[in-house]
Amino acid sequence: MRSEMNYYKFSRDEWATFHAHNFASVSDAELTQLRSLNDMISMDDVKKIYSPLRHLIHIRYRDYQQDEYTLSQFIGVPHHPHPFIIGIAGSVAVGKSTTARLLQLLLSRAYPDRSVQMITTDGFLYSNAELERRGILDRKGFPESYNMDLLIHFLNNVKNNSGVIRAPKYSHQIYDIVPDEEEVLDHPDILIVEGINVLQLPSKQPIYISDYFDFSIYVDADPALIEQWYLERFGMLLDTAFTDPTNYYYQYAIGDRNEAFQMAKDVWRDVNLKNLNEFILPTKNRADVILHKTHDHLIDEVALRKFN
Ligand SMILES: Nc1ncnc2c1ncn2[C@@H]1O[C@H](COP(=O)(O)OP(=O)(O)O)[C@@H](O)[C@H]1O
Ligand SMILES: CC(C)(COP(=O)(O)O)[C@@H](O)C(=O)NCCC(=O)O
Repeated sequence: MRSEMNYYKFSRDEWATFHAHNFASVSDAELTQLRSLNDMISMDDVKKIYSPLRHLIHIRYRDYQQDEYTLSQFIGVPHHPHPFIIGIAGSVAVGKSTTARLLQLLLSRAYPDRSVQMITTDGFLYSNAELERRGILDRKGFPESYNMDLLIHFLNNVKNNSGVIRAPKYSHQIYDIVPDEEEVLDHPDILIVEGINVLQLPSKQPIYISDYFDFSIYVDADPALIEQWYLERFGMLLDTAFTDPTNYYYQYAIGDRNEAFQMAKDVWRDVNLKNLNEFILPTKNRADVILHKTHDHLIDEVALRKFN
């Protein structure tokens, strides 16, 4: 273990030893289910990294519920639990949504009588039409491209158990907000929120979105690797767009493949890498846990925040 400023840093093998004696590690049945979620996910990562991570979240969730109970006793009101919210931050294409889906599944299995739901902040991007109206279509993903007021109100409603809660829906396939469709949350006990901006501190609002998070994770990797994953995902989006003229990638899918990849490389360099360096990486040291990935998405180091 290395101790650095406000983080303990553990190698993959050190972290893997933090499995619990009183908390089930990931079972074979779960592994089978996870394989069908994304057959690229390393099952060794699930056992060595995600099993201890689930245990840590279990400890934090238990403490959170206890703290809420203690506070309600102190102010003399009945205890109504509020959802436990987990934020997952990191670059475009680093694997946030894959991590979020993996955790959702693992936590659902750990708490069969609780509702574990997930949402991405992509839905809080302004629509392409609105980005164009504001003259910032080439700034998609940057702080000003999100409706942060709406995101804060949404999180506030979730935290305060405001019933069925709706949010706009984003689609990578149409590269825009989907008209007439919504994401619906229905009384989650645990909510996972993933997005590039979840640990950002917007300058105008009196409340930070991170104020609503009870546990946070930053997924980290060398930008050269993330570019490779971005391009691989771009290739997959092209492969599925051939037959669908409504797909944003259709025009690239039926055109010259080399030119399409050149365009994607330019977008990575001019938009997503810039956003990573200027606005996403500076939020890394706010996370409770930093998962560092290397080749093939394998997690080689885990950093754990020392102080809350
Ligand atoms: N653990 C993993 N193992 C294998 N491939 C992964 C893993 N995590 C992400 N990927 C792949 O990397 C790409 C980016 O992942 P994604 O979850 O879409 O990233 P993000 O939500 O951060 O944009 C996708 O093609 C995804 O399938
Ligand atoms: C919608 C996004 C901001 C969010 O990215 P995600 O974390 O879902 O990969 C991103 O995928 C994006 O569209 N960026 C703008 C530049 C581009 O890649 O086209």
